[in-house]
Amino acid sequence: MKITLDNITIKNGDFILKADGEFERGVHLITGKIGSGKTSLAMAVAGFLKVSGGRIEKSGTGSEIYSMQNPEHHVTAEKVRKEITSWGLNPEFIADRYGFEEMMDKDPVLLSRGELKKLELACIAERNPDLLLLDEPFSSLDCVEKKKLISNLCNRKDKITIIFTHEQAVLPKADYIWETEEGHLICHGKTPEAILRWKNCPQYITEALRRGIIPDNITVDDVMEALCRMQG
Ligand SMILES: Nc1ncnc2c1ncn2[C@@H]1O[C@H](COP(=O)(O)OP(=O)(O)OP(=O)(O)O)[C@@H](O)[C@H]1O
Repeated sequence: MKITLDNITIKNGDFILKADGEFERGVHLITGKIGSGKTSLAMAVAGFLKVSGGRIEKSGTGSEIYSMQNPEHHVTAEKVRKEITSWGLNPEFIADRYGFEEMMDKDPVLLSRGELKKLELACIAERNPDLLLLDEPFSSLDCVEKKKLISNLCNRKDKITIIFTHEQAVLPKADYIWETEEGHLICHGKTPEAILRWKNCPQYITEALRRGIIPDNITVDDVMEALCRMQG
């Protein structure tokens, strides 16, 4: 299973992003400043934005889901129950498993953004596609829900997950780190070595590296563990 970006050029208005590289099985974190092209790239990989140069090849991915930044863009039904059905899932099962019993007869667009994101992510977790593109999945979630999402992603090691985000506080364990910068997608490679090349990393990583601590991965817990190892 593999996604290949073969020297692609993406144009979104006046904005241009060039990308070249391969996404293998595992969790890929694509970080970058606001407006650096994360959503444009996600849309291109999902096939929602035509590339104006190069090509995108997908091999071995039988199923894929593109989770858009704004959860309301996914809504297709007037009741939560029907919305879950539209994902090809059993509403009662999802309600029971994820605690949506109280909202089953509500209009999805009247849910809070966080509730709606939680609903969408629950449906995605159940569908468990071969290729999962998550554009800013952490936005509108509280810390508890962010951690649940991260824990779900750990079970996708045999699939491809690409997370496009500027989240700097609660991050998942990543197998690969990428960055969008100055119109280019840059691959920093596999963790932990990639951490040393990661420019737009969170403050806690910068601080750890400054103290000579190299974590095994990118979460706060990884940094704490590396600190304990160093002190012990
Ligand atoms: N529909 C559009 N028409 C014209 N320009 C666009 C369009 N969508 C995006 N852009 C431009 O493309 C650039 C990249 O935007 P994009 O949304 O891909 O960045 P991003 O890194 O995802 O930003 P954010 O972190 O805010 O979501 C921006 O300069 C933006 O103004």
